[in-house]
Amino acid sequence: MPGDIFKKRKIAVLGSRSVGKSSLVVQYIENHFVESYYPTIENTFNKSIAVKGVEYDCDIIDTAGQDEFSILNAKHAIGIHGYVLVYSVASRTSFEMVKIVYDKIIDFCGLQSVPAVVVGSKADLQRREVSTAEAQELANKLGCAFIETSARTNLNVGKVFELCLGEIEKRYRRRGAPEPQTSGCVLM
Ligand SMILES: Nc1nc2c(ncn2[C@@H]2O[C@H](COP(=O)(O)OP(=O)(O)OP(=O)(O)O)[C@@H](O)[C@H]2O)c(=O)[nH]1
Repeated sequence: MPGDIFKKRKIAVLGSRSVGKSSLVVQYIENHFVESYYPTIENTFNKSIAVKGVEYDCDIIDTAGQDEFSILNAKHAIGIHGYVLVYSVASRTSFEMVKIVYDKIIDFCGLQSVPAVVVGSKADLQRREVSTAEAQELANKLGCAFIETSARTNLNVGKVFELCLGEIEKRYRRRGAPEPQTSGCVLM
């Protein structure tokens, strides 16, 4: 079917401030590492991604960092197919934000789960506050994929988005729905 060859997907990249969301996206889209830190307001990037013979037309939304008090922006819930939830392996606080953000998404969407990847960024840093094992455990608990990356060394950067697309596919195959339109949220 032609619809299976070119699928539109919207992926939101969320997580605490300064964990490396923009660096991850820029490394993926533009193949370079951003050394300096400029807080993001919001940027949307477009990329065609081929996974297992299927071509995806992806909008990747790089968001402003969240904290426990920020209210989830409706734009980051409605019409989003999958989520990339980033923490830094060198920041326990940012790791704790992953669950908080995930819970906000499912509350907002009124769903029990959403397709998502938990991403441990800055894996090149020696100073760690979060082990691989405990992050994997959290991802398992949330029913998400998990990967550690470094935008600096370009470790696993492409895999983040392939995993996210895989999670989206799994979810909708399980539900038996032919093609996801949104993450199931209702605009009220
Ligand atoms: N060592 C190391 N530093 C990184 C890596 N990724 C990002 N950084 C640095 O971390 C800082 C913050 O990176 P950003 O990509 O701007 O972080 P962000 O999450 O988009 O920040 P907000 O826009 O505030 O949400 C920058 O100084 C980056 O150079 C990485 O993989 N390794």
